[in-house]
Amino acid sequence: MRGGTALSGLLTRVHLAGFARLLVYLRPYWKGMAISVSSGTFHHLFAIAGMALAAYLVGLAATGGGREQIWPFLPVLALLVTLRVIMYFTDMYVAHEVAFRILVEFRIKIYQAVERVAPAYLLNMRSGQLASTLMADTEVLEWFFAHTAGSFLVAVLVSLVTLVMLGLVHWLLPLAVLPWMIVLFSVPFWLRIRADRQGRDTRDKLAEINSEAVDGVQGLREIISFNYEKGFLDRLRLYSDRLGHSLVVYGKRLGFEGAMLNIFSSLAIICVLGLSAYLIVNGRMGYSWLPVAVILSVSIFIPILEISNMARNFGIITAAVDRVYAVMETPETVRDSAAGAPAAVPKAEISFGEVWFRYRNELPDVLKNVSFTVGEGETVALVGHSGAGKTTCINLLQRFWDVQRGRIAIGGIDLRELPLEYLRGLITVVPQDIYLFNASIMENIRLGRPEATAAEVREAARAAYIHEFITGLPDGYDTVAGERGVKMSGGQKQRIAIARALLKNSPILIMDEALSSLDTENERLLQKSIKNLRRGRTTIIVAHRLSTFRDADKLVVLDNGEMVETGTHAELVSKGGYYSSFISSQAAAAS
Ligand SMILES: Nc1ncnc2c1ncn2[C@@H]1O[C@H](COP(=O)(O)OP(=O)(O)OP(=O)(O)O)[C@@H](O)[C@H]1O
Repeated sequence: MRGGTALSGLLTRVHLAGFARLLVYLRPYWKGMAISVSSGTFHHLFAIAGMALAAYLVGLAATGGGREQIWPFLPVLALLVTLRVIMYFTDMYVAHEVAFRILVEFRIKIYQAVERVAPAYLLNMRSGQLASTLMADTEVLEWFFAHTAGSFLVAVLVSLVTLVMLGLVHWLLPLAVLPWMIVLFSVPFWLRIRADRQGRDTRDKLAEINSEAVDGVQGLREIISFNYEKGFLDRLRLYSDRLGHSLVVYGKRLGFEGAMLNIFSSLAIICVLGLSAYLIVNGRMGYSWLPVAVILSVSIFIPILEISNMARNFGIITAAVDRVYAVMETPETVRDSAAGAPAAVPKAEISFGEVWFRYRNELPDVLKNVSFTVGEGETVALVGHSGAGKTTCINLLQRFWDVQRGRIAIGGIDLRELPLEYLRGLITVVPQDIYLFNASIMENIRLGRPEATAAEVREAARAAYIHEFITGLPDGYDTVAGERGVKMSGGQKQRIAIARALLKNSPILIMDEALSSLDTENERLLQKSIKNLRRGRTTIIVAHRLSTFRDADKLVVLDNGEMVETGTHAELVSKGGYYSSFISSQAAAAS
């Protein structure tokens, strides 16, 4: 029992801490919140006053009151209804406006958090889960900001004022209602531990099914070509069933809570009716006040039921808050602790010195004592079988992770001593999979340097041998690229990426060579554009093609995380060691 109490206490603290963190976001919007809470309170109070007045008039008519007694109240009734409508509109408008402004801030904060921890974090999280946090969980927070935070205060104020109004009818009546109010208010809190668990469970299951759906869309091509539709649908069905089960459990508890709330509020109204009857029989209350007492006692419970309904959803809200904060509070993979940019731009010379690296402590080393240098303006190709550690080298050069031992330096300066933004400004990456945004081709290339003029963008496109292709499109540079835009071949996309890189004009270039081969014309144009891009830059290429090996000034051959050989293609072939058998095996595999 004591354990249960301690657990419940702990959960309450966690709960409150979660909500307190959310309330901080309301602070800048306190004026909007104040307007929303007062209009919400008056909206309810005008409604209750209108109903009480109508009930009083019915009571008056039933006990023989004449027209001349009733008529004067009708304009008051009309005024109350009009005021109620105005207040309702103000409340809805302001509460939603505040909620959406906060949500925009939240989404931006989550994106910034993701950017801060990317890509290490993204590699460990399914994109559907992230989408779920970004969209669905943030949407749940809208519920909190627009319908919970202010409404809670409104409901408390309205029930208290209505209780006072009931007391004005007869001072004994509030006593018949108060105990039930307390019981009713506490129902969702008794069931809260279960609500929390179930809320978390439904959100997790929802995130799971979102991940599956995103997987299904992203991997649609593979699903179709491998005839995996049935298998995939079975998986989707399994996850849907799991979500369904979780929702049924959640629904059962909601139903149980709802039933309890209705029973208690009905009992309270019966008590008021009984007490009123007793007071009327004893001549201590006028008969015409009976309908007013009933209406007021019903009205007290409307906001309390609203609060209870909100509290029933606290489980889902807390789960969403937890997930949003989990993203926002994920620690950075690397610390940007450099004091400032170096006084002079470092020489574009890269050195790996006795580098040891593993992705996580519990995993094996993927780079073991790797040392090599890339001189200024030189091109070095990283060569090796899949999993040898080539991509890891370029990830470390961009400082997505930090090395565990040894050092990587640019111009003799350890990467950890350079501010991250400065470091990433020194380096341009041309990846294997080029992502084009749903924007014009002009904007897609301009990503390389946002302030570039249209003439500079065209110049870069010319040097990347993609200008003619672009001008041949119906809308030229204004043609929309990306998912919803014009379809481009792999080679064309790569040349767009090269134009981007040319525009960025950084001294160091990292290229992850595409594995797929292109048709002769595309390949020729690509090689020419790469030549333009490499000119004068220090380049590291994750290389897969013999032509690239031959062209490079130096090869760094990796095997299972170790550097086994280094030298030019010709030197290594004549040596007849690891590299020469590597290229023979590549050639054999290709033929
Ligand atoms: N994010 C990660 N977390 C854990 N291990 C990883 C991660 N990324 C890569 N590895 C592991 O590190 C090793 C080196 O991988 P890396 O991607 O650097 O090889 P690679 O030579 O670039 O291979 P490929 O040519 O197939 O891209 C592999 O064993 C791989 O499984």
